[in-house]
Amino acid sequence: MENAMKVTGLRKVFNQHTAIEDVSFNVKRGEIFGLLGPSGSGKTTTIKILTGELLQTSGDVKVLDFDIAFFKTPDFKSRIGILSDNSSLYDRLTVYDNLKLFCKLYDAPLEQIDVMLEEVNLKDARNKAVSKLSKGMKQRVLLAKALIHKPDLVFLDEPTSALDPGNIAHIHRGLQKLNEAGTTIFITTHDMEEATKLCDRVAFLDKGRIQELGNPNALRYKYSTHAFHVETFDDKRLVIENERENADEIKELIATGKVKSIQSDNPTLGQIFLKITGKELV
Ligand SMILES: Nc1ncnc2c1ncn2[C@@H]1O[C@H](COP(=O)(O)OP(=O)(O)OP(=O)(O)O)[C@@H](O)[C@H]1O
Repeated sequence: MENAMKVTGLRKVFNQHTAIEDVSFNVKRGEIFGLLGPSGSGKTTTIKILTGELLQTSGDVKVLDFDIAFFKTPDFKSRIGILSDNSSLYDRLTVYDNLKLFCKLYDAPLEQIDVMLEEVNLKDARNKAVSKLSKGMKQRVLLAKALIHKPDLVFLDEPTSALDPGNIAHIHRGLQKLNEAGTTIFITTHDMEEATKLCDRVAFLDKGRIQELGNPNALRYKYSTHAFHVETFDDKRLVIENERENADEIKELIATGKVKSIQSDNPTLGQIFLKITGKELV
């Protein structure tokens, strides 16, 4: 599959402080790629370099076949969408008028506005001034703004951090639909469930370096001890190693009707992150 993004040996130093070091990865076209890491690990710095907001100290970046020298051009800007902590709205204008301005900037048809408001569950707030919206509602307008010109690639920096569970589920469905229609998505999140559910691949970032990279379920298998956790009706919890000689023990438990539940030991992405870095991803 063709690459939407190719990052090689990326490094960014602020004064004396190295924010990211030797970061390399590819994002394939049509993929949902997650960059996961705790606060200060370098996620936003990476996104800012990939979207032309910040210049790297060294390393190579190619996004949608554009070299970094072209990241400020209208052609590049019209092909990408960005939701970041720098994204902003005009407080005194309505939701509709904010999105209208953005449509005009990118020559997107105005019909897209109502389509996007439906996608982010904000139809009823169409004519409200942005100043009257909650934080979560503003976040959803920003998401609509990032997607309204149908970019080939979107960068979403913590898109669901301010949202309630109902709206998170709605936005997840929207992102999956968008991705099925061919949009490549690069997302940063602290939410491991979100990453497991949405991402085709994730990279774990800690102290500015990628510590692990892979498909979420493949990583869960890689870090599994492959043991079975068995819970019995008399409330015993057994851990049985997945060895050939233990098969009879499991068979016996099932045959005698003692098993309440049986689960294979696949750690969550959060547990894997903790194991690799010694840090909780919260
Ligand atoms: N403009 C800047 N000047 C100096 N240091 C910076 C600057 N921007 C980021 N840093 C430092 O670089 C490191 C990485 O920051 P970055 O914002 O990329 O982390 P992050 O993973 O996005 O964190 P968060 O999840 O809190 O947004 C941090 O140590 C931060 O203090």
